[in-house]
Amino acid sequence: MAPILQLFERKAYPKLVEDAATMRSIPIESLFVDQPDRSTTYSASAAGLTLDFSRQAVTDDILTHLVALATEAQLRDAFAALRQGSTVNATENRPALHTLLRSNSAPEGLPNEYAAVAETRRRMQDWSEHIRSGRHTGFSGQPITDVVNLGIGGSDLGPRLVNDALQVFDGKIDAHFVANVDPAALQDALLGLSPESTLFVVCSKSFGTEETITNARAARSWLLQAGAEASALGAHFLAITTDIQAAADMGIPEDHCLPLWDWVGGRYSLWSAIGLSCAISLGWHTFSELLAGAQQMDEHVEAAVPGQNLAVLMALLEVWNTNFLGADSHVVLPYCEGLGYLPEFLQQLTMESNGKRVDVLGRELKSDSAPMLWGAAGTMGQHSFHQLLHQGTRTFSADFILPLTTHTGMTEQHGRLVANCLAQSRAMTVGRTEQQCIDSLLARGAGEERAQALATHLAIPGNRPHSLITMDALTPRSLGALLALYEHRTYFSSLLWGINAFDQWGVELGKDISGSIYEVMQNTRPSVDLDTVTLKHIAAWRAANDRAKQQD
Ligand SMILES: O=P(O)(O)OC[C@H]1O[C@](O)(CO)[C@@H](O)[C@@H]1O
Repeated sequence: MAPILQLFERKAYPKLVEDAATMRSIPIESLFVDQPDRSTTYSASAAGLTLDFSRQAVTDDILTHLVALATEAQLRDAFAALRQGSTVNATENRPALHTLLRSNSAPEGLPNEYAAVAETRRRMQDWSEHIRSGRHTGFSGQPITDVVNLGIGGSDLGPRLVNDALQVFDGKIDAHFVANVDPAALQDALLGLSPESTLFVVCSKSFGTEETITNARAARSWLLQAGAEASALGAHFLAITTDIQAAADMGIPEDHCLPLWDWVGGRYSLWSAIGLSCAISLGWHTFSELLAGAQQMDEHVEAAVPGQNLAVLMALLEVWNTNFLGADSHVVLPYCEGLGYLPEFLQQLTMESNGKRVDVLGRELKSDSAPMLWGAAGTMGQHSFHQLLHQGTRTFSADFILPLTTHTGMTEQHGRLVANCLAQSRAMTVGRTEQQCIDSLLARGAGEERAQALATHLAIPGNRPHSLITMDALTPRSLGALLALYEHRTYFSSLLWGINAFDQWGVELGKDISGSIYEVMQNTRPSVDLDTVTLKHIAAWRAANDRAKQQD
């Protein structure tokens, strides 16, 4: 294994600092003068995806230095080690074997893990086909028409995204997703559903997550209130977890529980039985195509040289933009309605993985780790936050994601969508000078004085580094490949920063404090260790609820 180094300790670092200083005075657009075919040369393809990074602020020299960074960090060896089950998650002393979940053969040394994955996949297929055939019935003998996925974070975002993106491929059973502990989330999802034909898939790696367990209990009550006998509730639940006993304690029969393993990180678990709601709603063929697309990307990432390796390139660009060019956020702009949940999915994947302040050795980081990630499906964002992207003072990088065809048959609308995506990419590159604004205003009849006064308001600097990721169509395969690509980008960036992408200790403190506060609210714990602000708001909560009760 390569030694753990932070970015500033890498040999190519000083050279890249110099490169960045030079690049600050060179507009991206000007790079096309000497390299008119950048869009071909600064581009790489695999598994049905093409990454065009010609509008990133990179030159051949910079790429050489970035690739040196990847070579020094031994990214390809590290990827092979990840796939073979090395302990890449040091603080939890675990491997991270999400690639095994979509593999069709056992990596050396992992026959038992592979056998468990293959057996679970078989059971997922059985459940998916059994429920879709109408043979699985609820407490009154009615076939299941709706599945409700109860889970949060990695037990929600991936399945939610995939279900939304691939509905068109065979959404025979409706899937609904409830993550928040806010009762409105469950109530909204259950509106219009019949308890007799609704199945809950409780997804929780730990089976101890407050939101999920609270919602699962509420789902049980909903079924009981609808007349189900307690003994018949098992037919309405499946559970996906590492803790089968905890699921059994909630009354979920053992043969309704599918396993998960501690070597799968929550945010990397879509490919496991956590994807069962999708496999039920979209059908097994669609789900297995998703796995196949991801596996194709795994093969590419393991085999391709750094300069042609999509995940390596994206990690290098992330580090280049964040640590050398000073981007403080990364914007994800899918021009595809079906990818509306992609920014949220990537928020967890990248910010929970790489939002770290110490390296693997526990040393404080000397440079930034993951940028903040945000975004929305185009064109909606154009009518809200793109103003900041074009004229704001913040520095960011972006990924545009564009399927080149639509499944809808509505080619005119889709053509307009494509034109908008390409327009935003072009505007973010070339911008608009003050002189162009003045000329255009004068041509439209404005007086000289008004044209001069408005020019600075209309001018757009452009020069915003971004990539375009295109695919022929959004299919189960291209989606699988896209999500696997971002997973590997995330891992490679973590290696370049010297951090652990697979733990998430920062989320624990809030969970502990919330447990204590809830006990104080329920008067089952003294409030002595709570602060005055918290106590004031607990008192306000109590008073507001007393008033609400009196009004009932
Ligand atoms: O699947 P579980 O154990 O309910 O956890 C849900 C989510 O909670 C987290 O642990 C963060 O709180 C995520 O990493 C995880 O995806």
